[in-house]
Formats: sequence, C-alpha cells, structure tokens
Amino acid sequence: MSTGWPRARAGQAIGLLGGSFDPAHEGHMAITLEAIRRFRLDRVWWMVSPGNPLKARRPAPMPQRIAQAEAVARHPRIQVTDIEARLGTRYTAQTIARLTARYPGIDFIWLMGADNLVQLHRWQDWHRIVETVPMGVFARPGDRLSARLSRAARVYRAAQLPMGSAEALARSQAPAWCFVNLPMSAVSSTAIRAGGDWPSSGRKLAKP
Ligand SMILES: Nc1ncnc2c1ncn2[C@@H]1O[C@H](COP(=O)(O)OP(=O)(O)OP(=O)(O)O)[C@@H](O)[C@H]1O
Ligand SMILES: O=C(O)c1ccc[n+]([C@@H]2O[C@H](COP(=O)([O-])O)[C@@H](O)[C@H]2O)c1
Repeated sequence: MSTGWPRARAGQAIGLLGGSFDPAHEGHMAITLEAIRRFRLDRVWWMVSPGNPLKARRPAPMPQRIAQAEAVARHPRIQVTDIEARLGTRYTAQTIARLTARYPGIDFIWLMGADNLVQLHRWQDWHRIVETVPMGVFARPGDRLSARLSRAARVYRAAQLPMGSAEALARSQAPAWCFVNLPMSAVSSTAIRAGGDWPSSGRKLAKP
C-alpha cells in the first residue's frame, strides 16, 4: 500500500529512491536491489515525486504512477510512497528535513542514478542534502564519467567511500557517498514513453 505513512522501526536503514517514475521500470528495480544488497538496507522507499522541479514536462497523474510503480516493485523490502505529496514538498532538501524529523532513529540514505549526481549542484540546498544523509550513486550508461567529474563529486571527493566499504555507508555520518558500478541498464522512462507504451506521452507544462 502506498497510501499512509510508511512504517519504520528505530535502528533501521532505509534507502530513499526519489523519482518521477513516469513510468517505473527494471532500471529502478536493478538499482534498488543492488542498494539493498550493497548497503545492507532494511527497506527502500520509492518516493513518487509530485513533479521534478527541474523537469518541464508534466508527469502522468500520481495515482497512475503509483499504481504502476507498485506493480513493478513487487518485493517485500520495497515500499512505494506518496510521501512528498503528503508533505507538500517537491524539493529533496525539504523532504529529507521533514523525514528526518518525523522518523527519529532511522538511518536514511539517498539513492540516485549517476545522471542525477551530474546535476545535483542545481538542486535547491544541495549542500544541505549531502551533509544530512549519506548517498548511494549508481552507474548509468553515458553518465559514469560525467558523474565522477561532476561538481558535487569534486566538492565532496574526500567524503567518497570506496565501493568495497559500501556496507558501512548507511551507518556513516554525512557527508558520505559511494559510487556503485553495476551491470548498467539502459532502460529509461523516456525511452518507454517514446515507445508509446505509457499513456502520459507528450504532455507539456504551459510554462516550465
Ligand atoms: N537504468 C537506470 N540506471 C541507473 N539509475 C537509474 C536508472 N533508471 C532510473 N535511475 C535513477 O532512478 C531515479 C528515478 O529515475 P526516474 O524516475 O526519473 O527514471 P528515468 O528513467 O531517469 O526517467 P526519465 O527518462 O523520464 O528521466 C533517478 O535517480 C535515476 O537516476
Ligand atoms: O530538490 C531539487 O531541487 C531537485 C531537483 C531535481 C530532482 N530532484 C529529485 O530527484 C529525484 C529524481 O528525479 P527524477 O525526475 O530524475 O526521477 C526526485 O525525487 C526529484 O524530486 C530534486
């Protein structure tokens, strides 16, 4: 169930995979399962975003994206949530601040693909994000090198854990981040929409 506040027990390590999920796909599953294994996570919450602040395109309606994500995320450790819609947040820094206050005693870790590390310095309060929660970053075709050279990677180079220490990440004090190389998946929501298999194709916001 995606509605209601997800449950968490003090001491758990929970990964947050924020995304448009427009639609969800095997790439999301691949990095989630890898995160659970490598970072020893108790749960991963797929936080279906009301709308990425940097994307001009309007996503499909929340209920549709949530229902489809639930169909993809059939795993006992994955929870699909509408937390950001409940909190009224779209900016990750705000979401994380609210979650850490609401769930004391939980070790949250932010998960994202390499494409998002490349543009992390454009996010609202991005330093605050990096200094609040550890981050797991996953290789994505075309973005591996640019992620390593990204502004965020350069600024926080000293806080990078080697992949061999990934299991310590969730219990580490931020700033701490780890880049995970894995068999990369070229799947993307963009490609699925382009194939016409997802009904939201082509809708644009009047003004970005
Ligand atoms: N194939 C993949 N490999 C690695 N990371 C991925 C992959 N697909 C999605 N992610 C990551 O999952 C998170 C949510 O992604 P999102 O829902 O935007 O899917 P997307 O395929 O990137 O969508 P779009 O093509 O519309 O940008 C992001 O951090 C993204 O980088
Ligand atoms: O906080 C921001 O400024 C910000 C800017 C861009 C993206 N994000 C978040 O990054 C996550 C991944 O977004 P997306 O659209 O690539 O799936 C999602 O949770 C977004 O809300 C957040």
